[in-house]
Amino acid sequence: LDLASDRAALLALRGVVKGRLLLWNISVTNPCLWTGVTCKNERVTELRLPGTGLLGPLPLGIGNLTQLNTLSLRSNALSGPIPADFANLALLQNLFLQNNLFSGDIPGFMYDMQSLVRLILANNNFSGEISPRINNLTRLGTLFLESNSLTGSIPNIDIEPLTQFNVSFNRLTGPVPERLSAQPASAFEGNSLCGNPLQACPGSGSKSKSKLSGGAIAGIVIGSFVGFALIVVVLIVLCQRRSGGESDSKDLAAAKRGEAEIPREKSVVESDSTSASAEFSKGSVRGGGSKSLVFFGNVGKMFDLEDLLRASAEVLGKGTFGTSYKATLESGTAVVVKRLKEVTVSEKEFRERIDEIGRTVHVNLVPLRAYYYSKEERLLVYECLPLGSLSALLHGSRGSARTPLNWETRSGIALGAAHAIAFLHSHGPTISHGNIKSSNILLSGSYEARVSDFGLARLALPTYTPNRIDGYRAPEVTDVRKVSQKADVYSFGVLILELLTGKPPTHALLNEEGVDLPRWVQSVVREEWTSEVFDIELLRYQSVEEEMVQLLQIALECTAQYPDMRPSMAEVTSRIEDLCRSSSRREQDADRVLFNDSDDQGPSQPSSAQFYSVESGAPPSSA
Ligand SMILES: Nc1ncnc2c1ncn2[C@@H]1O[C@H](COP(=O)(O)OP(=O)(O)OP(=O)(O)O)[C@@H](O)[C@H]1O
Repeated sequence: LDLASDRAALLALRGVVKGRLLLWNISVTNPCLWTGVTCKNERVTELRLPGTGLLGPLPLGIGNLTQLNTLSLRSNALSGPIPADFANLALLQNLFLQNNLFSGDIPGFMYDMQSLVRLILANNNFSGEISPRINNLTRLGTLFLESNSLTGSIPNIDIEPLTQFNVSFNRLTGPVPERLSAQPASAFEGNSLCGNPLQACPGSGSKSKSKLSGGAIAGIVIGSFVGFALIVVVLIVLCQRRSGGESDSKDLAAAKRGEAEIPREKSVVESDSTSASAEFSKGSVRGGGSKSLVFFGNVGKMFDLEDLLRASAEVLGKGTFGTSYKATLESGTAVVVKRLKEVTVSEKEFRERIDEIGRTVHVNLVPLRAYYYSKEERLLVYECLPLGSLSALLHGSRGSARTPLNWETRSGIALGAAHAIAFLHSHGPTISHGNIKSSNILLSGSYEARVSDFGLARLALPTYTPNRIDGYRAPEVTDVRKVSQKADVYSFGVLILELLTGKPPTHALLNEEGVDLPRWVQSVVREEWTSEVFDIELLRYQSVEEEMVQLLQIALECTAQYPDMRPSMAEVTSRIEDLCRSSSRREQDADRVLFNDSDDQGPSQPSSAQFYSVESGAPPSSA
């Protein structure tokens, strides 16, 4: 094994988990020059990739980095088990995997990684028990396992150097081992543990186990009865809710059918499908006769109209210009079909404009793959983005849980969207997007922003949906078909405020007085309570607070009342680029300061003040 095999291992990792590793300049042969990689004696010794948007399970290969002493992959979206070849990392002293989605047991081989000094697996989905073999790790100084789903009891840990320990918020049971009783209670809370520093275990302490008195027995009987009655009431309420829910979904299905029936009236072929979207296609597209899908780009014709008609489909949502459907072709490829409701231009003009949209290609724009035009039906076929829209991720949609997005991801999304809009604006002073909002910022598998719906404002008639647009619309805009570049800048500013505050900018949702998001943020900032505006999930990234405030400042300038006061998208993009660069440098530095371990003898303790200020955002207790 040598530097070439280390390079191959890093490339294998990059190929799978992507994220910001895609920014590595791999034309540079020496991997030691890639961001986050440190070498010594021509081998990789440190790999620090905190908060770099890494996604999915880790591939095999990291195990080939046999000289590694520090591996930091914290604050990403990595999932699945710890790969088996980590067993080869015999020199690994620091392993930081916290704030990810890792699952499975703490693998058995980990208890043989005897160089380990700091092991941090906190905030993942690890399950299973902590093996008593943990005592093999005789140099361990830090063991943070909090916020996982670990079960069983805490083994009788007796590791001399161990001073930093936390297993809170797991499913551990039984007594706290003697040796750990000097740890604070907070290190054990959120489990069913007992004994010092927690409450005494039942059965221990003074022998007060006398027979239960008659009163106590009566109390237990009454208590059990009341508890049972409560459960029955809760079940009844839940059942009622459920039947209410069913009627909601029936309403939804009916709404979809209503939507899909419009072309049916005009259709030549009657649909036999129960799927709403299948009706749209069979109903009217065939009525269009010989016309077929027109494809863009050099990807060639990946499917034809018949494939699209055969596809299984679901309604994604009703937008300003029509309804969007996700169609899964028989080949397994998914595309999004947007059915335009009312087109305001002639066929010739429509085709010309769509051609223009199809030719507008940028890594941060959703690619338009194809379109279909007939008198009855206009369909746009887009690439399907796996993670859906930013709006759904930030605010949760249709009951799906809200996804926490870290600072790196949010600032990366802001930068990607800015690039796309600046790119559009660079085509001429009259070219704008016209509909910048979080439901039009879609996300690739590695959380990169892709702006959708470009060009539609000039093609189709919007159906007025005040709540969804108003919050983003610049005050000077009176006709939604004529939105200037400076009005795009305003909408982009609102989008950034939404990313930073986690609040949706629609009047109705924000508050009852009709104060919009920019004005609310301005008023809080004026009162010098700037940090109050940030989304609670961002408060843990205190090392980059300066960059957060800078981004907030840019957003406030973008949302200036007068268009002339707003910066151009080109300027906005370069400022966001600068702050992303400095925040990523800062994260790397923080990682280095906190976890640098230059001596091989044992842990050099970071002060608790340092540790908490960056890792959890919680204030240092007394340090
Ligand atoms: N290419 C795509 N990939 C994945 N999801 C998409 C795609 N395009 C749209 N969607 C999803 O479908 C939903 C409906 O999209 P649509 O563009 O029709 O409406 P909208 O974005 O809410 O409003 P508007 O029409 O004003 O843009 C969006 O919320 C988005 O999550």
